[in-house]
Amino acid sequence: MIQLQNLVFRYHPKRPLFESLNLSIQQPGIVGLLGSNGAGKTTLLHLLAGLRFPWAGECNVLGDEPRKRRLAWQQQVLFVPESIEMPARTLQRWLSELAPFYPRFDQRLFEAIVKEFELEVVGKLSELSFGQQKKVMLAFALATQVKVLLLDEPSNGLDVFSKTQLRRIWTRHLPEDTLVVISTHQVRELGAQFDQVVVIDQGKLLFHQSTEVLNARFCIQRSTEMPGEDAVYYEPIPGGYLALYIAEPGDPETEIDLEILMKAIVEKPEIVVHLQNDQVYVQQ
Ligand SMILES: Nc1ncnc2c1ncn2[C@@H]1O[C@H](COP(=O)(O)OP(=O)(O)OP(=O)(O)O)[C@@H](O)[C@H]1O
Repeated sequence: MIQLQNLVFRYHPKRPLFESLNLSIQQPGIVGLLGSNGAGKTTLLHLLAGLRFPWAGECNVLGDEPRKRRLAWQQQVLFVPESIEMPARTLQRWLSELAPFYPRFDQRLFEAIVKEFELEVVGKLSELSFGQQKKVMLAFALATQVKVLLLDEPSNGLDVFSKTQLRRIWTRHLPEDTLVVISTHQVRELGAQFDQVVVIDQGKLLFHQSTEVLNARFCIQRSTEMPGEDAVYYEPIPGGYLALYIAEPGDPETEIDLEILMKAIVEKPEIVVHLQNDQVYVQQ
């Protein structure tokens, strides 16, 4: 569904952001796109959406080059930016203009999601709060049922209740054949929903793995004692330490803490974690 090969992208000729980025995502589901500030997550979503063009290399989404922005392709790929500014139109008018562009748009699904968000839309969309506008946009994005949905920080601006609602909505209403790529720093809030995790840093793909493998191969432990050398990474928390370990055969499976995993991968470059053929190699 997404294929990047030796992708090169620069904002400035002398400052490459992506020098040779490779990434292949061939299954639908929810992919968490993670990385530090400035790692290039938004830029990558723009490239996938055809809003920016590669300098070199291959960028392929749904079998086509995004930069061509063919009409039939645009009807299947939707990018939702972090900041939304809705127009001064009523919901009905806005929907009547936009929804017909998306062949699989489901009005009943849109209404069901708006209801689950406990959203009452009266007056012009531009008069809604930022969080309310974002909910309308997310409801619309899901109701289009496009094949590839690119969401930049979807939960930013949502209150704690709405974030819970969003997680429930995804679980209930995401079409089985849709790939959702979510760029986010909210890994503790959204991480449990990811089927795959992609971490980029300094223009490179650091990590791409399914959460199923991560849960099986790593474990997280809290302790009052400082973790020993067998910890891949640890950090102090109130009352002790939180540490990431390679799971031993027979260890009970735990749900991986993606925030710790990401810190381990990004903040300690001397630790390189490879997951190949379901084996974990840690180089210290
Ligand atoms: N329009 C632009 N012109 C020049 N440089 C840019 C532009 N947009 C982004 N950059 C640079 O590209 C790099 C990646 O930016 P990007 O917004 O893609 O990162 P990000 O991972 O989404 O960051 P954050 O987590 O802070 O949102 C940064 O160094 C940024 O300064």
